[in-house]
Amino acid sequence: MTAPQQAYIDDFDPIEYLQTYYAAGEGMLLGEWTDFALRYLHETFTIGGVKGDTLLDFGTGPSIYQLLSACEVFDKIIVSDFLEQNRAEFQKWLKKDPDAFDWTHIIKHVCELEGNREDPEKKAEKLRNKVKEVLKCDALKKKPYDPVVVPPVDCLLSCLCLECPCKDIKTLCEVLNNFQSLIKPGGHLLLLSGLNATFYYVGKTYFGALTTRKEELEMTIKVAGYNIEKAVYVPRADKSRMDVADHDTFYFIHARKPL
Ligand SMILES: C[S@@+](CC[C@H](N)C(=O)[O-])C[C@H]1O[C@@H](n2cnc3c(N)ncnc32)[C@H](O)[C@@H]1O
Repeated sequence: MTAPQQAYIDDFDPIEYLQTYYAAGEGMLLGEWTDFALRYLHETFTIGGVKGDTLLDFGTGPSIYQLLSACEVFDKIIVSDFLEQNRAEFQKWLKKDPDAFDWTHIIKHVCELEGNREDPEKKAEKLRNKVKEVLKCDALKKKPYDPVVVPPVDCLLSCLCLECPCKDIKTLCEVLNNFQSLIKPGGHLLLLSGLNATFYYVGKTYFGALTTRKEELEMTIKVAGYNIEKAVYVPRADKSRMDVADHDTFYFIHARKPL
């Protein structure tokens, strides 16, 4: 176990994470990031035509926002994270624990994107019913779910995750290459995160981040064996909280494993 990974185990507090980044009215990822991620995920799973039997979310953390559109078009969702405390926090939401984080503001946002066909409570129930497994994963293992065997999925999604465990671009390439065995031929890889980051804070705890740059990132995805279908980059406009997390651009990449 590398020191940064041990720091995750010891110091990553899911409640502080949710409070800092997603709390209604104050979370620093509300607005620019959530607008961006929710919009492109909504489009991907509607007009983009991405759908199927199973979606695997890699590095879910304690978060649910990234799954709200997916639950409309996949029969089964598998969520996964490196940390026990994150999986436990996700389970709290799944089991409607009264102490679970309140995602209502985000759920409402996705309902609006979907034309308010459904009320937020029904939407949350739909997602809960689609989440069939909450697994441990480790990006730095050749088989990230070992000893659990996950049959290849139609779509692997990962948000704000891979810059955390990967110390350099070579490691990111290996991780993406290892993901090939988790995806069906022709299946989808959706990566959403920030460019040019070096760190982010959870409460007072500092976590380093791999600095990804546009050209290098796209090259890495290609070298790892995928075809890029779509890549969107949006500069971060609000720079007021660069001391909390210093990414300067948001990215969405839709790639496919060749047939
Ligand atoms: C910034 S959080 C993102 C969480 C969530 N996807 C989101 O968008 O809010 C980074 C996540 O990476 C996870 N992580 C750290 N090291 C990892 C590893 N070796 N394998 C898989 N996930 C890891 C952390 O546990 C944490 O949940």
